[in-house]
Amino acid sequence: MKVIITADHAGMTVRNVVKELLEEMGIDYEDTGCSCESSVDYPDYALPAAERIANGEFDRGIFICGTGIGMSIAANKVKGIRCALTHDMYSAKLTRQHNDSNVLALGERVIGPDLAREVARVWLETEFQGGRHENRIGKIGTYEGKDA
Ligand SMILES: O=C(CO)[C@H](O)[C@H](O)[C@H](O)COP(=O)(O)O
Repeated sequence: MKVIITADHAGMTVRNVVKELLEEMGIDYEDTGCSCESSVDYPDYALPAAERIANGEFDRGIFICGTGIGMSIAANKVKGIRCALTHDMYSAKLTRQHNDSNVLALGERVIGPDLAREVARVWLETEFQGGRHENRIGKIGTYEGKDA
């Protein structure tokens, strides 16, 4: 699995924690997040990263901002992206099993780094269940004019 991780200025601490997790799990990743503490605009990071997942260069992404909301709104504008803003372990598991989410959005100002790390770990480890869920995400793909 290849993962792209990105963050704005409000997500840098969780970004570093998630990078440590990816290294521990032996997962190949690229970090395209901002490199400074000054204010940046989350669409400038979410949209290019989401496009690189949609075009097949990466399998999944983890996008971090203050609430996770801006990143998730922007990512979900890209065809083929199913971004889940998730701050608990149950949702992290279910959004992989049922939604086959290919982007996890996290909000550093909402959850602490320890919980963010565990949410990311569950999300990375959990497989899509397929079956009835395949048909459902297929309908989303049909709506947006692209296979899910
Ligand atoms: O889009 C967001 C809000 O839903 C993100 O959390 C941003 O990180 C946030 O807006 C940044 O806020 P700031 O006041 O410009 O640091």
